[in-house]
Amino acid sequence: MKLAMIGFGQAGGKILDAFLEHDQQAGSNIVRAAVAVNTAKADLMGLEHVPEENRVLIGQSRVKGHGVGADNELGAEIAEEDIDEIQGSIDDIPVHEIDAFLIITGLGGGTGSGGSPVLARHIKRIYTEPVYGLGVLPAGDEGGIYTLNAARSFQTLVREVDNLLVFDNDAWRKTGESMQGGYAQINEEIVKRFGILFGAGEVEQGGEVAESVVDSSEIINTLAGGGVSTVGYAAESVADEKGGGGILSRFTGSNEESSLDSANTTNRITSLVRKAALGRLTLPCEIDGAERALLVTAGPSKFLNRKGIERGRKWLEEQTGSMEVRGGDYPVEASDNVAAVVLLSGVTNVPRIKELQQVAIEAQENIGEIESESEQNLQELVEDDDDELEPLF
Ligand SMILES: Nc1nc2c(ncn2[C@@H]2O[C@H](COP(=O)(O)OP(=O)(O)OP(=O)(O)O)[C@@H](O)[C@H]2O)c(=O)[nH]1
Repeated sequence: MKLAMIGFGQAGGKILDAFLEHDQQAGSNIVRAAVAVNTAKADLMGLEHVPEENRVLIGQSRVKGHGVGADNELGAEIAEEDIDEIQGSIDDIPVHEIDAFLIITGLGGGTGSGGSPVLARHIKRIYTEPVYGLGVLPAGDEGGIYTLNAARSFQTLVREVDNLLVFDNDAWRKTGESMQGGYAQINEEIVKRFGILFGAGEVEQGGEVAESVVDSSEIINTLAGGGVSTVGYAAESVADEKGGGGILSRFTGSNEESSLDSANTTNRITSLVRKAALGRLTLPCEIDGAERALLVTAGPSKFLNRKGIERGRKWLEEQTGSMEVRGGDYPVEASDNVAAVVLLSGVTNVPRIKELQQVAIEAQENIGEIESESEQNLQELVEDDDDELEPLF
């Protein structure tokens, strides 16, 4: 699937950068165009893979290139005011060559959190291609203001995009790691999952595997209908089996041997599908009730088989209660792994979002109380008790 990716804010830019690196390394060719938008000049300069001409600094007259300091209302205002500058960069995208837009952003900050819904609305008004969001939730320990920003941005962005794919930093953070090192690793996890998902729709159809290969329309149809999505992933190394047994048994092996191989392949896939769906999702949630799902099995084609996918698909139907579960292959001959990626779209039973909203409401009330008290407190501090002093003017 060919995407025009727009990284908004610092997290958005860094994840976009990681996508570009992955695309080059894996040769997956999913990023047809990459644009980074930010109010902070230093963040844009820190990017390594986004072409310089595709880095758009907005809000210069308001914040002088220094970012909006987690004020997402200001982030939204600046995006409105400078939408033409962002559009200038989108104008260079060969939109007829892309399948969809993907706006990537951290929901807890200011620039991307506020700006992304504005940009999504704008792009949807102009283009007919679907506009997806990839929104990152802040970790719980980042504090009230980040949680409040994320809760408000989440609410707005879901409404503006065709589907919001969510990644929850809280579920992925490791204790005792530096933020930067931690993010680099987290970003790799993000790119691995979404790279397989979107890369799956990019495989040329043809040859033996043609009918079982995932097509980009299957990804689009799974995401159609809107709402919130989450992704699961599980992989197993097949490096040891790659060179030897498999191929050998194909030429020399008896029927018994090859049917055993096929049974192994099927079992491996079904167990990977279970692990992917029941393990750590990008947004932890109950999978029961997901409206649509897509299963992608990736790896060297001799380790993929139709039976495995069919079984995995049926199991997903039972678990989600959805009749709209698609499935297919993503053959990657050079890989040493077999992986299953499960996209669950239209999930609604997400306790994490309810918790986030609760903390956000408390933070909002707390901020309101402090604001209303602060004027009085300042007055009490500045004025002398018996009003004996006079200000200069
Ligand atoms: N996964 C991931 N999350 C990040 C990364 N950097 C920041 N975040 C998250 O994104 C949230 C938003 O931060 P930024 O993207 O820095 O904010 P911004 O949009 O640049 O806005 P301002 O800095 O307020 O102008 C943070 O609360 C973190 O949760 C990253 O590299 N990866």
